[in-house]
Amino acid sequence: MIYTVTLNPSIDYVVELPKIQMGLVNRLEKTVKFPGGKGINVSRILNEMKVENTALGFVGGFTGHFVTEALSELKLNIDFTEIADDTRINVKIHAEKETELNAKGPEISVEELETFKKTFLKVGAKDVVVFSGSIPENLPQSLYLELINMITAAGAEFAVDTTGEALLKTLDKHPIIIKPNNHELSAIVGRSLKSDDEIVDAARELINKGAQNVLVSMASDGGILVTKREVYRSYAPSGQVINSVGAGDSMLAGFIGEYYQNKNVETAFKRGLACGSATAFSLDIADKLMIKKVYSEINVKKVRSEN
Ligand SMILES: Nc1ncnc2c1ncn2[C@@H]1O[C@H](COP(=O)(O)OP(=O)(O)O)[C@@H](O)[C@H]1O
Ligand SMILES: O=P(O)(O)OC[C@H]1O[C@](O)(COP(=O)(O)O)[C@@H](O)[C@@H]1O
Repeated sequence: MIYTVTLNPSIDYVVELPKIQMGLVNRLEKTVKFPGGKGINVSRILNEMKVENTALGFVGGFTGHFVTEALSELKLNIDFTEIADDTRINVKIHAEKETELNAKGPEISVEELETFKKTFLKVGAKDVVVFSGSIPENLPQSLYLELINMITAAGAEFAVDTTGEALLKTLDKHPIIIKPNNHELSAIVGRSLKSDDEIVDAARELINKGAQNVLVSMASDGGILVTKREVYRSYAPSGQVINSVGAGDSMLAGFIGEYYQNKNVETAFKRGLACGSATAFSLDIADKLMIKKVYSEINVKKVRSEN
């Protein structure tokens, strides 16, 4: 079983208008709401891939009700912890450029956190847990680490998609995969990364700190996978970008879903790339038909091998 963890889910409220005029009333041409949050998006893609999974996290209030209802309609397995405060609403503006307004999110009480931790007691050997997204401000920033210690003691493995210290703290626990985008990777190593070689060197630093694989996503430039011995490169297929929110989560889901089934990093990379671009080419998170179509257009090249 794969478990996904979304500590701070959201309603992603996508609004479309030709141009934003600051200081004036702006009329929206189109609005649409989706259940959002990084782990939830991972679960949605895993469902499209028919990989058994359960989404864990916190939901509360009328917004939390929307999220659980929408996910139940999509037939997702969920085991969320109910909280008193409202789940956040993140606004995704599609105007001249894509702009995101991500809210801080609800406060979580000590009792709610304790209830949530108990949902991890069922994680066992052979399970994989995907920790995605930011840790809400009022929770200990070491929470991922605490949960990782719990699940690895039970024999499970894990993947992480977060940034900064919260990510760095997990590396010596040997995540199967981490997925920074090129900007996040640059912030982690503290220097600008212009060429593929510079990206590979930076990813290699994180491998040396303990990550098993580093998947660097690069939006329309595709991605680079650095493993202990190999480097793979792929460019993104061209297509009409409709909504790239969730493309990174979809990429991680594709990788982990495939890897969980066959332990092959190259095909996992290819599946990840297909899921990422398929979501960028869709209004919502991609469905299996779009993933299949994009998969046939992905080419992965092994660019380095140290066998
Ligand atoms: N404009 C795009 N065209 C084609 N593929 C894309 C586009 N944006 C994202 N993707 C695909 O999705 C992956 C993840 O997107 P990215 O924006 O890098 O992640 P994140 O959302 O985490 O920043 C990319 O590596 C690429 O494969
Ligand atoms: O937890 P964070 O870092 O605030 O991110 C939450 C947001 O990220 C998303 O999961 C999308 O993430 P990506 O575009 O990076 O894949 C949205 O659904 C959500 O609104």
